[in-house]
Amino acid sequence: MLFLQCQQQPRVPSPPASAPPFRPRVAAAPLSVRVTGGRRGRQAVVAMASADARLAGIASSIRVIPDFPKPGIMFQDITTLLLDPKAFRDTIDLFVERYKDQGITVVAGVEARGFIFGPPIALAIGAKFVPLRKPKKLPGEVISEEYSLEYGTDKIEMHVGAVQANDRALVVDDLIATGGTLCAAVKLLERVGAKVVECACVIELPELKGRDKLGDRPVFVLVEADA
Ligand SMILES: O=P(O)(O)OC[C@H]1O[C@H](OP(=O)(O)OP(=O)(O)O)[C@H](O)[C@@H]1O
Ligand SMILES: Nc1ncnc2[nH]cnc12
Repeated sequence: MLFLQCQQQPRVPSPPASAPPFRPRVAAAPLSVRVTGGRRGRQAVVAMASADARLAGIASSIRVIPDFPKPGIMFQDITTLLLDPKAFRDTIDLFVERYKDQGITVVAGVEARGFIFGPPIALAIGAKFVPLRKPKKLPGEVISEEYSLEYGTDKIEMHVGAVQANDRALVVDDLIATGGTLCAAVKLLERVGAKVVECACVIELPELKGRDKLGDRPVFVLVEADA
């Protein structure tokens, strides 16, 4: 048997005790919930009003990094939310509470950050999880959709056969900015005949009007932030 040995790297020093604690910067915009649609939407707003304490914790756990990955982009960094087990759990719980009785059969997560939030939701509501991946990552036969981003262009792919025409889908990602990514994801699912029940994101950048690209497909978000 062959053993590969990792080269030992120097230890990263811990910050001195006097250094300020590592605290995520809070998104400047107030937290909010916005839901499109009629009756369900109103129910959700009522449900969310009582969930305010959880939403505040989620919003304040997200760090904002200016000028990443390009000058002018205020990057919403959800890795700090993942460092906070309560905020992470509350995020998943809020989605599960909303989707558990909607007959969703597939949760489609968009690479990369939709792979963090999608699988726990899928497991909790008893749906299958389907990864929508960046090009040339999936080994089987795929269908693909190109889209443009706030900072470039990209493509996502889905395995043929993973989703069926009678599936009811929830699309999950961490953030909606211009809406290009979610729109491409929805198109992949609709091309195979699935019904996209809703798109769910932790964060929305409303100034970028991503919802407009999605037409009348509902988008549900937990937190709004400045672009
Ligand atoms: O609404 P849009 O303008 O399409 O932007 C939103 C997308 O951008 C980010 O992913 P990114 O493309 O940076 O990929 P990554 O998650 O692999 O870093 C984010 O996670 C969304 O998927
Ligand atoms: N401002 C932003 N922060 C994090 N992810 C993004 N994807 C597109 N815009 C983004």
